[in-house]
Amino acid sequence: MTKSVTLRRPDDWHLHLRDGAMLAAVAAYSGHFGRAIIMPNLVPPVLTGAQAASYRDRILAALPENVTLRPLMTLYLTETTEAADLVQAHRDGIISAVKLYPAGATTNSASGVRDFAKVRPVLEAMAEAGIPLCMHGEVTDPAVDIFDREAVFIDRVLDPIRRAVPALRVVMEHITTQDGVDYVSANDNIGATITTHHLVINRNHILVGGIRPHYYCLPVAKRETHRLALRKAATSGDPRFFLGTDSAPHPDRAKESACGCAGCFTAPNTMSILAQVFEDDVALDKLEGFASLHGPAFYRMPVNDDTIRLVKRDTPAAYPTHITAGDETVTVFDPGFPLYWHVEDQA
Ligand SMILES: NC(=O)N[C@@H](CC(=O)O)C(=O)O
Ligand SMILES: [Zn+2]
Ligand SMILES: [Zn+2]
Repeated sequence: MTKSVTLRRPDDWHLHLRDGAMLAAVAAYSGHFGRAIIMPNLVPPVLTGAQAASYRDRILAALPENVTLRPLMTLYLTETTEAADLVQAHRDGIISAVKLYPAGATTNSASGVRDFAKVRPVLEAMAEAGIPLCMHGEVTDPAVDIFDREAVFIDRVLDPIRRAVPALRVVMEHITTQDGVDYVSANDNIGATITTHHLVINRNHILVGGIRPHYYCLPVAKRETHRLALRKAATSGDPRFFLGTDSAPHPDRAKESACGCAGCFTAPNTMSILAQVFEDDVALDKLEGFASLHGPAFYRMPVNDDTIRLVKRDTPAAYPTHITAGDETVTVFDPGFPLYWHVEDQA
């Protein structure tokens, strides 16, 4: 018997589309989504409303005619961001959120925040204007073990910020730990995105039998108990948890290197993988909440009008193992199991 599920069209609340040849190569792969929060960590980063508007135009130009993905833009918070500019960009409908990167925490985060006291006035203005803050939740203190950086961030940065500015609405991006799940579950005015890959891999996938650069991302995948905590949160129906793929394409040359960069490219097969994950956890009825309903509720936006259908067939769903971007190739995330769930667009 063919299994199928129909969902409100899903959204991706954390996506890297890059720019130039990479943007042109990857944009259409997110075409099943209604909207996507577009991360601003370009080189140089997206700092102003004008830059966000022109990046949005480049994204729209890169999308094929039949793709209706709506990019929701973000600004990259620095210690010199002016509150008034950011509030104006939000009021003008150019941006939907602001992104905080601790300086040095991840790819293209050098212009991020070092001294959190310096951005406090901006965070207060955001709380007042109802602009959500998306956070890359890892400390950068070299003394903190990389596997502990998310848990320590909660204590040292996230919780103090939330106490100082309680009305600020925060998204803890790409959570990877039980600690993240527990913190978000216990608080208000906070949501969390969970990526596709963190539901599938643990740290063994990166390190056992050789170093596997295509499973390296930040925050780095943790031990199995943490992966299971993420699976439980994603399939729980708790509206605080929603899909942000963090699909983050990099040229293979930059990943397969003595100092390989962080990011997994999951856009092409994300919905097929998620359907399998939720089926395995006997939670297919919870997939629509996670992928299509909880995110809009947090961002105070309507859900999408139309639907997609996921159909499990006897034949595997075909995905490229690599794509080409200009002169480069990019490896598509391999979940390590066959994908039989096909995505059928019903637009
Ligand atoms: N997640 C990653 O490993 N990489 C992201 C940055 C980020 O989201 O932290 C990227 O831009 O490549
Ligand atoms: Zn990040
Ligand atoms: Zn990201």
